[in-house]
Amino acid sequence: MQNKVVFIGAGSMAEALIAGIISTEYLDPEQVVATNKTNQNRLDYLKDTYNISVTQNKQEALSQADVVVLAMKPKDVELALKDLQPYLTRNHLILSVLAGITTNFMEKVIGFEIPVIRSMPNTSAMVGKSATAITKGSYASEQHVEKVQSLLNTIGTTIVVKEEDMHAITALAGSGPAFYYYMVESMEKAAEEVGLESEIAKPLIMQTIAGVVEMLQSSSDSPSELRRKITSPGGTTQAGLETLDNYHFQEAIMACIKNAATRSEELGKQK
Ligand SMILES: NC(=O)C1=CN([C@@H]2O[C@H](COP(=O)(O)OP(=O)(O)OC[C@H]3O[C@@H](n4cnc5c(N)ncnc54)[C@H](O)[C@@H]3O)[C@@H](O)[C@H]2O)C=CC1
Ligand SMILES: O=C(O)[C@@H]1CCC=N1
Repeated sequence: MQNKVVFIGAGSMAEALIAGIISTEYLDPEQVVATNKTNQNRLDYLKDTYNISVTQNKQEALSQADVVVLAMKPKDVELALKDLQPYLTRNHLILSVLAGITTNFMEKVIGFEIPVIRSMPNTSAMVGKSATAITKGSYASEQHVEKVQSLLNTIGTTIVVKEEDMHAITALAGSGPAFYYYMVESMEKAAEEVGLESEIAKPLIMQTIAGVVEMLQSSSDSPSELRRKITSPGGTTQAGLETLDNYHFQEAIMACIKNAATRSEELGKQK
């Protein structure tokens, strides 16, 4: 059980984490505090929705904090850490969700030996289904990792990885949901074009994805074998797949993941 978790940054990712932590009752609402740059309306929304505490006073927030979650954009982290630095101590555990930003960078800006853990969750945390990776900085212990894992297990699964894997993981699992949503958007558009009502298409699309996930989890067949079993020679699936190949679907997906991973590296280097 944590004592108090303070969110520095109160955007979509902070909300997804807060929703998970509160809905699983891992923490009581009074053990969660959120703060942001200036947007009081946003803090009021989080307070009203999750019953958590909110404040613009960072010194007060940190004085009670056990875990400090960094949830601002990567470009804002340096300034944010410099603002927080006077109130940070070695007893704080820093938990970052920022894309691209290394533990080493955060340790350097803070300037003393403070435990830092870098994580990459995704917005499916809202429904307890995040695929979260974590890696520890130079001054974080195994106990710190366990503490963070028990916190992040409230929002889905966690896996401990080497820090150099984080860029690829950010592309695959952090950004990943957006790529699947884009596929669904495209399916919905296509359904409309072929004349299906959205009330009919939507549930079919969702159940199809749910079935695919369950098959991938339970079947010993590889994805390509599962695909082969659907593809009758000269049939509808073959016609669709040939079209995807003509549009270089696989190359597009591979370039998408590589480009997102490269962007994560760039976000780290811009610091
Ligand atoms: N949105 C996503 O799916 C995911 C986002 N992330 C990471 O989460 C972080 C936040 O992303 P979003 O929630 O999407 O962004 P967002 O733009 O929705 O929220 C950013 C928040 O940071 C606050 N902020 C900015 N500067 C600050 C400062 N100096 N002190 C305190 N608060 C400050 C803003 O007021 C805002 O509340 C990013 O670093 C991103 O890389 C990680 C995984 C997934
Ligand atoms: O797009 C981004 O930079 C963030 C990191 C992973 C998901 N969203």
